[in-house]
Amino acid sequence: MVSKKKAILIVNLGSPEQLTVRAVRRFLRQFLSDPRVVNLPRSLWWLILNFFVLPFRPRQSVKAYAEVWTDRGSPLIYLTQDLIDKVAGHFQQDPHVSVVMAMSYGPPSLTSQLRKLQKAQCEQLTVIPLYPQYSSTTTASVFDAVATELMQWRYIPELNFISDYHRHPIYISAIADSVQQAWAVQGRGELLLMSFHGLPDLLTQKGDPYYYQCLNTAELIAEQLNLKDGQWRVVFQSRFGKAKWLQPYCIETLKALPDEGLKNIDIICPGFAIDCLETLEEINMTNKNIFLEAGGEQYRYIAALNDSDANVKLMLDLITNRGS
Ligand SMILES: C=CC1=C(C)c2cc3[nH]c(cc4nc(cc5[nH]c(cc1n2)c(C)c5CCC(=O)O)C(CCC(=O)O)=C4C)c(C)c3C=C
Ligand SMILES: [Fe+2]
Ligand SMILES: [Fe+2]
Repeated sequence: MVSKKKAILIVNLGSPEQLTVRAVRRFLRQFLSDPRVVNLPRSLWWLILNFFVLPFRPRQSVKAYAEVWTDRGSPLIYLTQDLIDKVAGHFQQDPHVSVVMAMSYGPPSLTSQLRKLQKAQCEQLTVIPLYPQYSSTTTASVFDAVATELMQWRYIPELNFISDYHRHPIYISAIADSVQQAWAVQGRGELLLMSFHGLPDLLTQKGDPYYYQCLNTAELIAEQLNLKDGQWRVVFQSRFGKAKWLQPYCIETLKALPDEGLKNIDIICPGFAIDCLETLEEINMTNKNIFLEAGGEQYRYIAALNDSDANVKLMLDLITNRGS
C-alpha cells in the first residue's frame, strides 16, 4: 500500500521581518488588525490603531526587540525553526512526510506555506499551533487562517488540528523536569512564579477557556514538583492597553514579593513553547529589574522548552497520537 502524503504544519505567532521601526510597524499592523486579537468594533479600533498605537508603539517595541535580536534574527523565528528541524529529522527516512514552519503574522506566512503543501499534493495535514493553552486570540486565529486558505482548495486533505495540549503528560513532565534541572544547577528560590501571557478579562467571561487552562497547567506542574501552597503562584504578563486583563499582573506581584519576604525566586513561562520577546526581554530583563529594584535579591528565569529533546518528543506525540 502506498502511504498518504502527510504534512505537519507547526505554527507560531511571528515576529517583525527586520529590526527596524518600519518592519515592527508592519508586523504590529498585521497582528493587531486581526479581529481575533482585538475584539473592539472595527471602525473604532481602526481609529485607535492608526492614530494612537501605530504612530508610537513600534518605536518602543523596536528597542525591546533590539535587546534580544541576534545574527539569526528574531529568537521566536529561529528557535521555532530549530525545533522544526529536529522534528523533521525524525521523518528523514520517510519521503511522504514533510514538517513545515509557519507564522500567523509575518513570514513565512501560513498562506504561503499551505500553498506549497497544496502543490506537493498533501493528503493529510496536521496543524500544531505552538500554544499549549487554547485561546481565541491565538489558536483560533491559526484556525481562521487555515480555514480561509482551504476554502479556496478543490481538494481538502484529511485535517488534524491540535487545539491545545495544556495538560498533556509529556508537556507537564517536560516543564517540571526543566525546573528540576535548573534547581540542580543554579539553586532553588523560595517561590516558583509561573507567568502566562495575559488576555483581556472580558474574553474569559465570553467563554475563552485560556484562563482555566493556564490554572490547570500550573496546578499539574506544581503537583509534579511536589510544591505546597505558598511555594508557587500564577501571574499574567504583557498587558496591552487600558482594559482589565487577567490577574494577578506579573509586574504588580514582582513589586510586592520582596515586602512579603520573598526575595529569591524562580520564574517560568509555561505558555510559551519558544523563547521570544515576551520571555527574553520582558520577563528576563525588564521584569527582573523591577523585582531587583523592589528589593528582590535573586531572580532566575528558566528557559522555555525550545528545541529540547522533551519538546521534540512532545511534538512527535502530538503528531502520532494527537495528544491526550
Ligand atoms: C491585544 C493585544 C494582545 C493579545 C490579546 C495577545 C495575546 C497573546 N499573545 C501571545 C503570545 C505572544 N505575544 C507576543 C507579542 C505581543 N503581544 C501583543 C499583544 C497581544 N497579545 C503585542 C503588541 C506584542 C508585540 C510586542 C510588543 O509590542 O509588546 C509574542 C512575541 C512575539 C515575538 O516576536 O517575539 C508572543 C509569543 C499569547 C500566547 C497570547 C494569548 C494567550
Ligand atoms: Fe501577545
Ligand atoms: Fe510584551
